[in-house]
Amino acid sequence: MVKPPRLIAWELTWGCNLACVHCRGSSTSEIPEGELSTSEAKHFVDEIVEMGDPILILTGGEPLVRKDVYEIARYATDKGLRVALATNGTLLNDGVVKKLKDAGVQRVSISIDGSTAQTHDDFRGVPGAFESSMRGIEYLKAGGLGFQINTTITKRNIDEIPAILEIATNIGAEAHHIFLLVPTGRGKELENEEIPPAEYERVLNWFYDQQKHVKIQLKATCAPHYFRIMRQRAKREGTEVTVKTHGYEAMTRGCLGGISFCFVSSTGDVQPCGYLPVIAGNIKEKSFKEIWEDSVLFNDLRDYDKLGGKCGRCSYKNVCGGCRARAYAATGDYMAEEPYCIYNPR
Ligand code: HEM
Ligand SMILES: C[C@H]1O[C@@H](n2cnc3c(N)ncnc32)[C@H](O)[C@@H]1O
Ligand code: MET
Ligand code: SF4
Repeated sequence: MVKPPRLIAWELTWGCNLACVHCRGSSTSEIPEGELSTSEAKHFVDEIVEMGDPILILTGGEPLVRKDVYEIARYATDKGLRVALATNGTLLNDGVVKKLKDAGVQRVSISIDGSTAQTHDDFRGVPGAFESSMRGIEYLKAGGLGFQINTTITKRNIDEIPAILEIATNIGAEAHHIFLLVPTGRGKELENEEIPPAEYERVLNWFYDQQKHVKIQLKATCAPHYFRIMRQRAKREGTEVTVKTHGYEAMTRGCLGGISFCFVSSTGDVQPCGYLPVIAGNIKEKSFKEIWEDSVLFNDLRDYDKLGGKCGRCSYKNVCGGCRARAYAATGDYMAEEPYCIYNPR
């Protein structure tokens, strides 16, 4: 029996008011044809609920440019799903926050990619974005809606990560989630802005140390090797990774794409994640359940014995698995080895 997804990121619309240099969706202000209608969106929620009760992340593009975002969030909340919203934060105001709260949205993520307006705005392609996002956060706080900060790490902002974490802590974020640049969408043009593998190792070790004393929740997404590093560090410290010592992170694994997580595009394509442009099926053509359970793509990803190169030989493959999107971007084969890992399995 295939377990249902625990987390679904749903691109409500591809359209966006910003033009970030790294955007995996290459989003612009245009709205493409064929995005799910309100009733198709509700039907999708029904399909999700028939299978399980995952966390549903409403993302984009910029989900707040879609007028029925509240109606969809309300519908999913009423059906028992925990709904989160991923936004760039620039379109938040009193009224929007109130409507999100009324729709039952439980947490909002705001992307902050620099500790200064200059770095953030350069990243996000629009002057004033930093100020607008920070103002957005104030509206969330005033409205009593919990939020987390999402940061994508590249060579441009690597030195600012400690400062962004400090901002996140000072402004009252519940969590700071880091994403490591995946060279896909517009991010492909930033290829030599990915931090090199040795730098990944350094940042993830730093992250491990921070976990021990920062008060907010930290999570490294799109950095599956963190789950290896965590075990190597624990071993050196004479402990093991257990829920007691390492909390939630002990129960999960590196890449969850196709295993307990998936991404659904604005036109209904189901993908392992938003960074891996390979399609398992489209919900307008097939049931979500059938796509999730039967697609060759998802079944490949669930079979760690199919991993190629050094990921296939690695004793950490059950807890890491490498970034399938980065492997695909580098080779065209989503089961190939993760290109940004310095570990050499024996
Ligand atoms: C404990 C709960 C959570 C877990 C385990 C989790 C885990 C994940 C995972 C595995 C991914 C996919 C990354 C990949 O494909 O490798 C992801 C993506 C993401 N998460 Fe979380 N997440 C959690 C909570 C949240 C919350 C509460 C928010 C927002 C309020 C959020 C925002 C996002 C966003 C925006 C993405 C990227 C989706 C996209 O646009 O492609 N996450 N998360
Ligand atoms: C959901 C989060 O994903 C980030 N994001 C957008 N494009 C990419 C990419 N190519 N690589 C990594 N993260 C990305 C956004 O900046 C947001 O914070
Ligand atoms: N636009 C939102 C953000 O910047 C969510 C999706 S990003 C691909 O966080
Ligand atoms: S990363 Fe998010 S805010 Fe930036 S262009 Fe893409 S969808 Fe818009």
